[in-house]
Amino acid sequence: MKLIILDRDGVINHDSDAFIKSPDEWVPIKGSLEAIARLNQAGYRVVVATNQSGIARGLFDMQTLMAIHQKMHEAAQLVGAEIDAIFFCPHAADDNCDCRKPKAGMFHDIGKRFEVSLRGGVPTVGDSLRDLQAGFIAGCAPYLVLTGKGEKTREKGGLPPGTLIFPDLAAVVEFLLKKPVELAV
Ligand SMILES: O=P(O)(O)OC[C@@H](O)[C@H]1O[C@@H](OP(=O)(O)O)[C@@H](O)[C@@H](O)[C@@H]1O
Ligand SMILES: [Mg+2]
Ligand SMILES: [Zn+2]
Repeated sequence: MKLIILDRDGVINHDSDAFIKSPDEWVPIKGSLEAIARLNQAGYRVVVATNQSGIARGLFDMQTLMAIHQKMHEAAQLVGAEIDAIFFCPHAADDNCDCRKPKAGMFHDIGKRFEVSLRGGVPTVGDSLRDLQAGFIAGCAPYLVLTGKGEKTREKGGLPPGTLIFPDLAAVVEFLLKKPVELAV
């Protein structure tokens, strides 16, 4: 089974320094949902791993986060895309949890849930360094997109070894689906 792990804000939808606090503030990045549909058609299970410290900060509650994700699922369905699962960390940095990226807790949980070893080069796509670090620790192949905070992340540098950089999720998917399939020897 093919699996890909996506960051949410700045990869699937536009991000905001003021957080995405309501369904109205959730706006898909052009082409991102269609890219997820292409992944589905190519046999990928698509899973989201997102930090949502806005919960701990009291900017929005769990019910609102669920409403945001309901909107994301419905918007995906409209273009024939399906997000198989959304893993989120509701904690603040000083909660010292195991799930907040750059820790790899969510990635390990995803690997267990989907019974996939991430060390087989499961791709992970993010716009922040912590997304790529978390995935890299778990064994994923890191892809940086320049949407969201991606440009700033590229400028700051320090990317995990082997990180590939693309303009957006659609470009990552184009690359992944064009890659020659390793022929069985
Ligand atoms: O990109 P993902 O992981 O899907 O979600 C990021 C969001 O939870 C928010 O994460 C915050 O970081 P802090 O949690 O304050 O460090 C800020 O970067 C916000 O701009 C951003 O909207
Ligand atoms: Mg992000
Ligand atoms: Zn957490």
